Parts: sequence; C-alpha cells; structure tokens
Amino acid sequence: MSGSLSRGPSYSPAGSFENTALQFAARRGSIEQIRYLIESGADLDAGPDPALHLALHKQNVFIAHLLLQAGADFECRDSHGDYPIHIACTLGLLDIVHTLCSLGCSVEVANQKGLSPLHLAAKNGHIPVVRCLCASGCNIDIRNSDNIKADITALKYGHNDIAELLDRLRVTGQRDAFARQLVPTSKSALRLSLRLLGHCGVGKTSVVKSLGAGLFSSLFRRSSSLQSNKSRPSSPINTQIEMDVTSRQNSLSFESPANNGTNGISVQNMSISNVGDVTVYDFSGQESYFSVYHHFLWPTPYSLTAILFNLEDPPTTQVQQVCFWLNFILARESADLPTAEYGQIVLIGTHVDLTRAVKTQNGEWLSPDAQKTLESVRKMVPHAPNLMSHALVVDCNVPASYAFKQLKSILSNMRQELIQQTVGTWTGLLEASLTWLATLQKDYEQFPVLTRPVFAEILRCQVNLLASDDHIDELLQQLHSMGEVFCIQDLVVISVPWLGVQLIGELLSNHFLLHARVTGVYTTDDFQASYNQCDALGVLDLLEALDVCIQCDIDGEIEYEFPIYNHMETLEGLWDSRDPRYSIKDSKYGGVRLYTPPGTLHLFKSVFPHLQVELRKVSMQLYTNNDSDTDLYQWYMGSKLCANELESLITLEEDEYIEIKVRGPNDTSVQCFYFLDNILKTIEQALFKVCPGLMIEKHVMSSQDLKAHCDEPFCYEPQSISTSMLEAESTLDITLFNPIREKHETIVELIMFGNVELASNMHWGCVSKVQDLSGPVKLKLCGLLDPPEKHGRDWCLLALKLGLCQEKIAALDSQHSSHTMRLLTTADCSIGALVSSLHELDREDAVEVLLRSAPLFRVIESSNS
Ligand SMILES: Nc1nc2c(ncn2[C@@H]2O[C@H](COP(=O)(O)OP(=O)(O)OP(=O)(O)O)[C@@H](O)[C@H]2O)c(=O)[nH]1
Repeated sequence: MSGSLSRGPSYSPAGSFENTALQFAARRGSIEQIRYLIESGADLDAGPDPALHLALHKQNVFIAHLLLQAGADFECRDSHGDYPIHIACTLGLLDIVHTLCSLGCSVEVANQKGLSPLHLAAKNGHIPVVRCLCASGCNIDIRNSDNIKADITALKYGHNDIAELLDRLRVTGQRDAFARQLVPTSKSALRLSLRLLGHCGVGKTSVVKSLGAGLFSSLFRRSSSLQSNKSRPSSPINTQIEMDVTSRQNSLSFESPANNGTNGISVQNMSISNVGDVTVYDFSGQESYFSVYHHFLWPTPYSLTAILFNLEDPPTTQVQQVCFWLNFILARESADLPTAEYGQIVLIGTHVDLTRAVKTQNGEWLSPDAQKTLESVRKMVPHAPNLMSHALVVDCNVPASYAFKQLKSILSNMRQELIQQTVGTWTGLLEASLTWLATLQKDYEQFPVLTRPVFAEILRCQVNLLASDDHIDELLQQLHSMGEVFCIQDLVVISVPWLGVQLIGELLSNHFLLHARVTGVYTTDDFQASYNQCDALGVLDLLEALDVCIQCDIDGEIEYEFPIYNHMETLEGLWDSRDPRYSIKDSKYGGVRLYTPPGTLHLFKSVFPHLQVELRKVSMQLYTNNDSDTDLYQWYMGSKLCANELESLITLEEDEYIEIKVRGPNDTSVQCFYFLDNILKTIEQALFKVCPGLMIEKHVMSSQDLKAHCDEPFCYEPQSISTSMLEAESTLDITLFNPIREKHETIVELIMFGNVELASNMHWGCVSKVQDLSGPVKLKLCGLLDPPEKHGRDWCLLALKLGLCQEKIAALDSQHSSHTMRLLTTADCSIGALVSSLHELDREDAVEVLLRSAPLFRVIESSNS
C-alpha cells in the first residue's frame, strides 16, 4: 500500500467540502484503499457526500458493504438530501436495501423531493426492492409530498406489476403475515432420508412396506408375504457362478427375478413411528436404471443408506453384491468433503427366516454370516466413511421385529444427533409450501414440471407475495433435500414420485428399452408417439437436463439422441487396418485404457451413455467452432469420433474398461496428441459429473501393437510407467518393455505419438504437486494412512518426512477431519517426493495407490488442438 495515503481524519476537517481520502477511494472504487483507510481509522462519515453515498452512486456494492460493516452512518443525508436507502432503492441495489433493512434503517423517511424509498423503488421499477421494503415493515400506503401512494407512482411509470403487488398486499391485508413467514423460526427443518439399494428381489420394497405398516396391518404382512414367497422364482443371483471377488474377470448379474420389481426409484414420504418424517428412496435393482441414480445419491449427513443383500445367496455373491453397491455409492459421492458431510451406511442381510439362523429370546436373529459378509466388505473397501460396524439381519416381512426396531433406533439416533444442525432453518414459508405443493401437484398432475421462474411466480401468487428470489432458492434447496421437489438446472419437478416411477421407471424400463428405436434417435413426434403420457417437448427438456439425451440438429432437423436406447451393433470395418491413410509407414497410433481400481467392477457401464452425450456435445462444438469436418458415429457402448483426417474409437470393453484409440496419417503427431488429450478430458469430465468419487487408472496401450492391429494389444500399467518415470534421470529417455512383441517402446512413442517436441507443453506426473491429486485418490490415501499404524507409519510420520512439524499440521485451519487430507491439501511437495517418503516408511499399500492413480502427465496448453 502506498505510503502517501494518510489517515482519514486529517483530510476531513469538519464542514470541509473537500474530498477525504476515503471519499476519493469510494468514488474511484478502490477496494484496497478503502480497506486500508477503514483499518487506519478514517472518518467514515465525512461529508457532505459521505463515502457510503458515493459508493452507492457508483453502484459499488462491495465497497458499500465494507463501509456498512465498518460502521458507516446509514441514517444521514448527502448534499442532495438522500439517505443511503434512497440511493439504493433508486438504483435497485437489492443486497444493500436488504442489509440496510436488517440493520434497522428507517424505511419510510422521505428524501428532499418528498419521495419515500418505496416511491423511488416503484418509480424505477425495482420489484425485488419493493418486496424487500414491504417485508421489512414499510407502510404500503405511505404518500409522497404530493399525497400520492407508491402504487400510483408505479402505474404512472408503467410498472404495473409493482402496482398490482402493492394493491394485492393492501387488499389481502396479509402483508405482516407474509413478512413473518419469511423469518426463520427456532424449529428444525430436519427430514432424514432412507435410501435402499441392492440387487433385485433382496427385499427393499418389503422393507418399505414394513416400515409403513401400522400396528394392525403389520399383523397381515407376514401371511401375505408367505403367499408371495411361494411364487417367488429362485433368484438368478443364487444361480450365479461363484466368483473370486478380487478378479477383474467376474461379472455381476443384474437380471430382474420377477415381473413385479420396482420400476425406477420409488420415493415416499413416510411418517415412521418413533422416528418422524423420513423420505424413503427405494432404488430398483434393475441395471437399466443405474445411469440416473447419481441424481438422487448426493452426499448429505441427513441420509441413512441401506445396502440389502440376501442371506440365502452364497457368501461370495453377498460380498460381491455389497461391494458393488458400496463402491457405487462411494463413486457417486464427491470425495473431498469432511467426513461429517456423508450420511451413514448400514448393511442389511435379508431373508434370514429362510436360512438356518436362530433367534434369541428377545427376537434377535443371530446370523454370523451377515457379520462375516460385513467384515469381508470392510477389508475390500477399507475407505468407506461411515459404514456402520454392525449389520442388521432381518425378515423384511415382519415389521414388529427386533431388526425393524434396530433400524428405527438408528434413524432416531441420527435425528437426535443432527437436529441441532438444522434448528432455526424452518420458516413459515417452508411450512406453507409443503401444504401448497399438494394442490400444485393436482394442478400439474399430467406433467408436474415447472421452470424456476414459473414456480417462483406461482409461489408468490399463491403462497407469499413477498418471497424474494433468494427466499425461493433457499426454499427449493430445502424442498429438494426433503424429497418434496427435484431441481435440475432451470427445472423444478414438483412430484418426485412421478419422476422416479412414472418417468424414469417407464422410460428406462427393460420393456421400453426393448421397444425403443435401435438407433436411439427420435424426432419430437416419434418420441411423442412412444411416450404419450404428457407433452413430449417438456419431457425431452427434462431428460436433456438429466443428461439422458441430447438435442441435435441433423441436417436442419431437430432430433434427440438417447445413447441409453442405442442398441446398434458395432459395424465391421470401423477401424480398418487397410485404410490407406493409416496403413502407411509413418501413420500415428496411440491409445489409453481407463480402469477403475481392482474390485470396483462394472461402474463404467452406467456412465458410458452419459459419456456418449458429452461426446456428442464435443462433436457439435468442434463442428460449429472450427467448421472442421467432424463426424460422430455411436452404437451400443461405442463411439467413433472423426475430426478431419484424425479418427478415434471409444468403446466400453467387457463391461469393465473404456478404451480410447486415436490414429492419424503421417505428420499428424501433434494433432493426434491433442485430439486424444481432448477426448480424455471430455471422458474425465463426464465421469466426474456422474462419479466424482471414482478413482481412475490410466493404462497406456502399445502404439506398435495398435499400428500392427494386434487382436490383444499390450497395455502398460500405470504403476510401471510411474515407477520408470521416478527412476529415470530424464523422462524422455524412458523405454518400456512390451513382452508380447519382445520389443521396447519409448515413452515418446507411447504418449507423444513420437514427437519429442511436445514435451515442452507437458508436466510429468511425478513433478506435479500433491495438491493436484484427484479427490478420490486423496480419500483412498486417507483410508490407508489415517488409522494409527502399529509401528507409527501413518500420516504423522509421513508429515515429519515431508518436512512439516506436528504443531504446524495441528494448527492448520482446515475443515477436514482427516489428518491425511489436511496434509495432502497443504504439503508443498511433488507426487514423486510423496512416493519416496512412503517408500521409506514401507507403506507400499499407499505407494501402490499413488502409482496406479496419480496423473502420468498434464498438458500445459492445448491451443494447437
Ligand atoms: N421370506 C422372506 N421373503 C422376503 C424377504 N424379503 C423379501 N422377501 C420376498 O422377496 C420378494 C422380493 O422382495 P422385494 O421386496 O420386492 O424385493 P426388491 O429388493 O424390492 O426388488 P426390486 O424391486 O426388483 O429391486 C417378495 O416376494 C418378498 O416378499 C425376507 O426377508 N424373507
């Protein structure tokens, strides 16, 4: 800060008309100077035009806030006779008006021209400001010096909406009631959610029914279920081949066991005895629905997620299914949140009545198998935060049983623990809206979807005329987390059960998929013919917001592409080895395979259609931006993107890994490199959107094998590449051994399409900073290093090795409860240094994670792409 700035008071002799430094800074909008002068004790209110008034005239809301926070007088006039509220109302500075009102400023004072703040806002057409003034208790019948009310002023200046608002407030006489509704009460707005996940037929719906059963109906649940059990076909899950759960080769079966399974996501708001209101999400076990579950599985401390498994199934099947669902949930939760932001996860073993388990006197089933399954799962997924240490064992059809009491008691304990966090968030507006939603749903029964502006307009009309945009945003957030509405982009779905069952349940059902167009491409009319329950355009907008489809302009005709419906087979000749452009000696080939870590199989399958939506977006952008010759051809679990003379093939192989191959003619190494990099970025973004918590491994394909069109091209595992990078003096000199062809390949060939000059635009992974590690990798390291280790080789020793003293780490101001996470987000060292320290500590488990999942390289700029 320049030394020429003096303290304010010396510049502001009383009554002087010269500008003080503060006024000068306010006029110029210099935030730093304002901060300095405030700290130096400048006279904030030196006049006749105080700094606050000047900042407001310049519409510099930030500076005005700084001055108000510092204690500037907001009840003084400037040389024009205006108070700050007059200026803010004239200019429509809603935030300032709001702050001034909450500071208790006088909202009815007239300026020198005899106009009140309400008249000024009405005259200038600022309806949000009018609402704010009215909610703050301003007299709506206040008259100006010509004895005219503000609504007449509004009419005179053509602001009929304001006139109407003031008129309605007067006629209904509910202004005070509306204002009170907006003030938070001391009540809590806590609504827990219970999410039930598991394979088909494990008993999710039965649990929901039992939770909802009253005392009387519960007597009938058991007998009716016995009836239905008789007709229950043996689950195909039971007939699965026994699997080694650590292998990549295994496959899970997701077939539906019966016709009557849940379609989509059944959402119910239930009042559970001894617990209170709970929103229960019953997620179908049918695979076709998995691709939209991420929209409903956001991390929240207010949720209990139950993973159900059938105790009749072989133990390996139980473990494999539970691991799948646990990984599924963890992948969909953002990885860098403090542990307290995640809800609890509980395992529930079902069908215990059909096993040889015994019951204790108090009715508790004893099933060592369930606990064994939990222990195996814990070993295989050690980093699951908040997985409860005890599995419940239940006969889903007996509501009044010990297990249901345990489940209710878990929910009730969660409520007790969490209630404090939401105390003071309940408003009268929320209460009124909950009742009003039922009427609104009836009005929009056919298609219960509104845009945010329409929702806001109706809410103001029917519930509270004074609700501001901020009030409505907050309300929507509350309603969304309660499961009362579902907000996505600009849309508000006002019936979540409709969305879960009638829309998603129908459109992603196996039945619909079977009859869908095999290309997955629909015109609006085609779509309307297939789904005539409501207006196709509205549904298509919603499905686009859910990333289920994408609108494309194909030769001037608007069409919608649904990759989930696309069941076209792979065409022969898509990657023809004889294509003369790519069969010449110096043509360029390169490729990458993306894996999830061992044990997390099948997670890509539900993401791939989203990835195809993103690829379509990219191809349309490439087309409009570069006017290049771009083409995207998509089929079931595969896409071919071509840009000018470059080609790429993106496929999901064996349901397990994504393969990306790129090729170009001679002299296109730079283009190929950036083409591949851009495709990878698109895929990574799509994966992140759906699975922000998923760790990705990047395996590099042998370019020689790709060029030779080998059936089984060799793939270099990331840990062998990373290790070579760490050991080599110069990364560019690295060669890796391809055992299939018994040849060496250089890193330049493998990653840079043979063009060494590209190195100047790259950062190698080992020199990247530890902070650059992705959230899921950090979380995995936390799972390994947080628990105290018997020889002390945990985060603590690591911190010392990395040069941080314990006091420094303990003193770090971080919200994260994990010590390792604090260390990783603050340590200023390279990934290579972290690997060396972990080696020294003999923590090969953590080294393995890093070597497999740390980035191999990062492209600095891709302007050449
Ligand atoms: N004996 C017994 N039968 C059960 C139990 N849990 C579920 N069932 C029966 O198993 C069948 C399938 O149960 P659901 O509750 O519909 O299974 P779900 O998990 O909701 O399956 P989807 O909706 O297809 O995902 C029904 O006939 C239930 O009565 C249990 O604990 N014991």
